[in-house]
Amino acid sequence: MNEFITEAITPTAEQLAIQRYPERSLLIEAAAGAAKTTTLALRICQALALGADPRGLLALTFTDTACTALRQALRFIGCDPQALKLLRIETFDSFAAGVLREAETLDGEDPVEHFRHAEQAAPFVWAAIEQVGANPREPWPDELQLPSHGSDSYVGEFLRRTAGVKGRLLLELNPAEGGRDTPDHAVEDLGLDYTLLRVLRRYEAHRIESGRGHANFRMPLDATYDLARLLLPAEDEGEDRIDPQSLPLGRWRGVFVDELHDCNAAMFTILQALLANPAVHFCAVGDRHQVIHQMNGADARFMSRELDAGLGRRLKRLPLSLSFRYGPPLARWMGRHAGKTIAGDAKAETRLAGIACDAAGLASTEEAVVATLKAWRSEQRKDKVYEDCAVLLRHPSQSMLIENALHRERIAYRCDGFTTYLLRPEVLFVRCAFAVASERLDTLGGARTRALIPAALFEMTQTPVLRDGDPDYRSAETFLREASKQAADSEVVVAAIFNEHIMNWAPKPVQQRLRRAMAVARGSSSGDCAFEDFLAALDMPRFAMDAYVDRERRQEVQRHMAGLASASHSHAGALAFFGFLRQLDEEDEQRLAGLAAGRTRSNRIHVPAITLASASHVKGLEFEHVLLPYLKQGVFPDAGADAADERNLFYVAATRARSRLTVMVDASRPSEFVPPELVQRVAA
Ligand SMILES: Nc1ncnc2c1ncn2[C@@H]1O[C@H](COP(=O)(O)OP(=O)(O)OP(=O)(O)O)[C@@H](O)[C@H]1O
Repeated sequence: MNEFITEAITPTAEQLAIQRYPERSLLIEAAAGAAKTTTLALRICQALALGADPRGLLALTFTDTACTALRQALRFIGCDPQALKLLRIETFDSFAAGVLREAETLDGEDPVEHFRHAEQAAPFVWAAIEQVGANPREPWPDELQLPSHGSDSYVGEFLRRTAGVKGRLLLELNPAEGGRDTPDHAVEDLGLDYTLLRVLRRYEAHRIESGRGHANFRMPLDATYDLARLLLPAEDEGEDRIDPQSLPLGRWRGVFVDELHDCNAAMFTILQALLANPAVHFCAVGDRHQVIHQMNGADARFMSRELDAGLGRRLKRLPLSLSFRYGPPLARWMGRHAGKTIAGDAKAETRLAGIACDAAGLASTEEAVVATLKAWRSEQRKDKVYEDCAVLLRHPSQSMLIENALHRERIAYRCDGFTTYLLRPEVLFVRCAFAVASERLDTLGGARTRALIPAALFEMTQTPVLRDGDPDYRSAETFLREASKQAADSEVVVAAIFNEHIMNWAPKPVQQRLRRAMAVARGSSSGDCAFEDFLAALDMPRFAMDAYVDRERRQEVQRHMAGLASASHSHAGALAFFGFLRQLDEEDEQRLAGLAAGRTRSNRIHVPAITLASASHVKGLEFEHVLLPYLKQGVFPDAGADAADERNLFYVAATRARSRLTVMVDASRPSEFVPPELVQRVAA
């Protein structure tokens, strides 16, 4: 018999049993680090060794990072590179978008626009709110509590909450009697407030053309929802919509799912369709303690016996008992944390350290991060790469102070899962305005930074990219693409866009604020000491209100401004700080050129810089040393988030570590997730 043989690891008997299992339906549930992804990769390679056509194999995950981790695991165990190129490894959402694209193109529809930002959907949300408010036939007008236009945070909150409604297929699986929304049905059957339900109905009517089922636009996860709805029985027999039988779902001979714990009802509906033919091979892996997307409807019940019933298959469950990634002390801690038994690999010496921070006499969290990184570097051993180290954050917005501290110490880092605050549009905008006002274009940053400035300027100032009758460009997109290229080549172009487009065509109040701020910057003899006055004259909260719909995002703009001001204090002013950033850009560009596609042992990403990432983003990855800062009660666990999600997220974050886990705990309000005996108080 043909058998796939890997030389990268010595598979255990459990792994071999999974690799060789002769039947078609298999489910593996095991702890973090217990080789689920690696073993799924072994099973895929075994299918190839037995003669499966790679074009008939589909691997689905829920995040791009999980796709990367699976691809890396396949490469690591020695999957044939040609076959690897032909395998489809995708997130559910991008797979669903592809299936719909194919069907919609065949149906003669234009490609659907895919939105990425809440701001793009905002006009449709406000239009829906207006229509709900103005509807003379509304049966329960007294039950409506509509937000006033532009109300802080409404659109962001609406999109967040309705993503869960769609992921759960809440409306489709719980139709109201007689098909009419009532406040009782909303609250009691759906757990939604009536207003949200009514606005969602109108919003969806904007998004989906009535009767035809074709979308006008999609936000992230809408493709999954739209495909799932098509696969459900039609609500209205006469409905003119794509025939589900015509969808290209039957071409797959093998379906593999990593991180099944993130499955929601919409994804499950797609999975059911993919597995409708009992001849299709299926293998899924997951860990119910890693469910962190309950907001989107992720539900561990899809790992339970309901999976068998829903798929009409008897799934064989095989174990993976040993976590290879980390040693017994972390395994014991995480076992207690998650309420299960986890066996750590006795050969893995994972050391745990806890540092109390942010109180009188103690180091700040940022100082502790820097000191830990320096100590780790100084004890660097041949078999441990210093840079294989990650600082994992509960919220991306926590990065700013750490980034500033890393800059001060010249510790190179890369951000994963979010953009460094220094490249966020508001920071680029302020940097550009200040550089132009101070006539210091040399502080605008390196080519990669400059390439991002034109779009940031238009976004922050709400300036129309093209004006009526502008003959030179076909679309705003082509203009911005060209502007970005030219800005990368020359800082003079950046200044020209600022002076000619923004200063002349921004809305009048924006122009006035800009002129006032420019005068403040120019009025100061050194230019530099005016940075905070310059920010005050710009009135950045106003810019944030105009550019963003989400309250958190608006607050973030403010925090970033404070971060810039504070960083410039540790240099000789803002211009000195911006000049320093340019120098870093240049070093970074050299490093990236050298790095190109620098790769990898197992599923670790090797880059000559430490990783700063959001904890949720690194699910599926691993690092030699993991630092978890800001462990404060109310922050992590986040007081405003789902308690089970928070517990699972901490488990995910802590189990990324191989040889060292360092937690930084707030001394006055320590996180409940950290056992007090682990934490040391070290004087600053
Ligand atoms: N037989 C083996 N011997 C030694 N190491 C192994 C073996 N199998 C897998 N590993 C290693 O164990 C580590 C964890 O594996 P993997 O990432 O597949 O776990 P996982 O269960 O998918 O983790 P997570 O749930 O965190 O995503 C990886 O470094 C992998 O290379």
